[in-house]
Amino acid sequence: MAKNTGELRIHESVDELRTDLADYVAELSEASVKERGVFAIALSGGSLIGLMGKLCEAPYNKTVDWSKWYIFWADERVVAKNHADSNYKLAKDGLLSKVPIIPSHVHSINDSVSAEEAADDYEFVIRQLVKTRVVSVSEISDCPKFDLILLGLGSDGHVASLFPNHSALNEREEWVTFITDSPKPPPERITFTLPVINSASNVAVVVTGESKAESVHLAIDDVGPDGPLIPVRMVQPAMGKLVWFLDKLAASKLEDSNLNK
Ligand SMILES: O=C(O)[C@H](O)[C@@H](O)[C@H](O)[C@H](O)COP(=O)(O)O
Repeated sequence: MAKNTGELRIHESVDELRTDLADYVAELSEASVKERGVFAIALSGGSLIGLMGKLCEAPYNKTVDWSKWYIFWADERVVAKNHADSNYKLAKDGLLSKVPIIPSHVHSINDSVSAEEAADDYEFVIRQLVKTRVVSVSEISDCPKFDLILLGLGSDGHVASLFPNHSALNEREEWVTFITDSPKPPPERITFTLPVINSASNVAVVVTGESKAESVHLAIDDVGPDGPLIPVRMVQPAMGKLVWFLDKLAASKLEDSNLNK
């Protein structure tokens, strides 16, 4: 099956990428609110939140209908919400506290239980929100269909908390699973599974820096049948659109055939 490499948006600078990302998210938000009255977006951690910063500025802070946003996490560390390692804290400090999101629309994990219980609890919450259609349902499975899932990319090719050669990559029934041995600290995390990521209406992978160039190459270029199947290469939205936001450094190892698409 031909690999869906998605749309590549390669930018000369990180600042140019940040503007394009803000435009993209704002446009998807407007379309989703117009179509179904809400915008269900799932965030990752890491540098992504800083790269979304322009959404807190004019014109986006005024033009986006923030009251219709419902916030989720594609992965989260199982730490207290006020812990420096919390993706909730990262997003709250960097975005959610700067725009008029409705607090009850922010769905973070239960941080006072085990990783396994947090994953089960988070899946239960999402199932409830699928029932009320805050989150849509995939046309080809019973998976939740988020309007947008934003992913970062590790230098090892991980997305969310789906790491290379980890059994979590093979989970096809659960929507949210947990790991207790993350190679990237902290060790305990919950994460969307691939079926949920691949059911989204839109998936964006946002990557900057030379350290990610090899992963970007292995994700997008034709690496042959024996090439390493890094987790991000398994992000293949079944019905949704995949978009890559790359700065020139992250795109620096892409083959010309993909650079000139
Ligand atoms: O919780 C996490 O650790 C993230 O969700 C993780 O998947 C992150 O997006 C990548 O590790 C890239 O992080 P950087 O962009 O900061 O390198």
